[in-house]
Amino acid sequence: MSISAMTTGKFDVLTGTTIKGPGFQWGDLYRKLPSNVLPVYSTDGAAVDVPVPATFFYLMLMNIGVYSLLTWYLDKVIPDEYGRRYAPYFFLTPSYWGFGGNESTALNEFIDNNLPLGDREEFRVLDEDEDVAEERKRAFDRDLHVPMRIGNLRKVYRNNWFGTSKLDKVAVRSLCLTLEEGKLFALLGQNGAGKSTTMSCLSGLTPPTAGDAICFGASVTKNMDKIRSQMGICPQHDILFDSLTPVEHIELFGGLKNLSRAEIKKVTDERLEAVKLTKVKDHHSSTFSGGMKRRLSVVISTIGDPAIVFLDEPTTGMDPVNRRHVWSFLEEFKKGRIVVLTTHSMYEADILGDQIGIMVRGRMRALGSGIRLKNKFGAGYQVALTCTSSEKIARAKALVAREIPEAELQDDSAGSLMYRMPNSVTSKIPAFVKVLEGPEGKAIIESWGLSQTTLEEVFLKLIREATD
Ligand SMILES: Nc1ncnc2c1ncn2[C@@H]1O[C@H](COP(=O)(O)OP(=O)(O)OP(=O)(O)O)[C@@H](O)[C@H]1O
Repeated sequence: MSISAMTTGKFDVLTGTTIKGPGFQWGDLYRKLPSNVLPVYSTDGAAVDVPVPATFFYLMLMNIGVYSLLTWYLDKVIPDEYGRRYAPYFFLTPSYWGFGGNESTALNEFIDNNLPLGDREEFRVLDEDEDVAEERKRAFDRDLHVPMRIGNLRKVYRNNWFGTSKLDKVAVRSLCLTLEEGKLFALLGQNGAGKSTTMSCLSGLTPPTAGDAICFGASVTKNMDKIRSQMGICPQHDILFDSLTPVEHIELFGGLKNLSRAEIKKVTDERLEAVKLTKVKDHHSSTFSGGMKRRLSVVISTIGDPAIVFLDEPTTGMDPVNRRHVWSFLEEFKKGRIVVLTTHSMYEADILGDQIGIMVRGRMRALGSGIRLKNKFGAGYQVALTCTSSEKIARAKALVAREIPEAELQDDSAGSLMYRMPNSVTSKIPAFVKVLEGPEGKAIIESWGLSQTTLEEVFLKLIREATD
């Protein structure tokens, strides 16, 4: 008979639910039951000495303790979809209990455990872009001082529990990255590129299959609890309560983060105003449009002034005016913090991102500032010239041929000339502009315009290359 059944059975009897009697009093806890109340006999017919009721209470308390411990342990070792999987011996490791080493020990452990993964077949990346490869080295550079590093992060969604299969989905391949304070990192990619999975692994929502990230000296796979207190998340889907107002949401999440009344009021006054939600601060969120809900989610992610904030497509569904308010807010908010943002808007990435990463099929394909990416992967500059006569057109052609022989004439129709210039001539452009705007240019050219390759063109080019 299990301990549980025995204790509940005896408890039933003793509390008088199965026998008629005066009922069970607290005073009876340590008193033996009179032998005429439910006598108990062994199989050979001898009367059994029933222990005092308190014994059964203690057994039940022990049951609660054992089952609670078992639930806690199994929850760590066999987590659900969004839980973090700990090693079976996790409770023996000092790091789990918040001991065991300072930042440099954690960094050494991170490098020693994750750098060797790069030698394994499934982590090897062929034809890696030089900037991405350089970043891979930086992620494991012991002398570099950065608040966050990601090392050989890999996430595979298994098709079944019993091992690998061809149907497994490798959502993130072998991601290495360093993130700096005061900078916003914009992650770009098509649907299914692995952006949200990366965010989920870094924010502890889902455990990586391999690899790790270290944030302010704490490992994402070993010490997430330490990081969580310094982290804010705006998930892709709003997690709001229909019957709460923005103020109540801030009070709720502020309370969970132990904010004082004054701090909660500050967030309410300043941040709701920054994203233009002050007028509706006392309206239920069920009455909000998609864009308003996103703005509230962005504010919620900043509660408690976290040192690192993950924003998964924060401006989806926002009109251009309100999007700009959020951009201004983030520009200000990123100071002294790490902000990681995913977006489908090239324009947003170009404007907000100090660093931009382009992910294709779980792999980081390109990395750098917007200007760097455009110069490196873009087709260059486009110059459009308008002239009023065929004689002027001929002189304009001669002028361009003299100043920038690399310029390639793409279109010559109806008085306008369209040139494409490679990025290699970037340094010559100021001189070229000077000529166009000087007496020589003015004599022949009616108007002119210069435009650089957009980030969108870069993005499309990288996607095309990866899928060819
Ligand atoms: N829970 C899951 N189980 C199985 N496969 C998943 C799971 N979550 C994501 N995937 C797969 O992993 C890949 C990466 O998905 P992820 O959501 O990270 O992409 P994303 O770049 O964020 O896309 P989007 O821009 O649409 O949000 C996709 O192919 C997706 O189908």
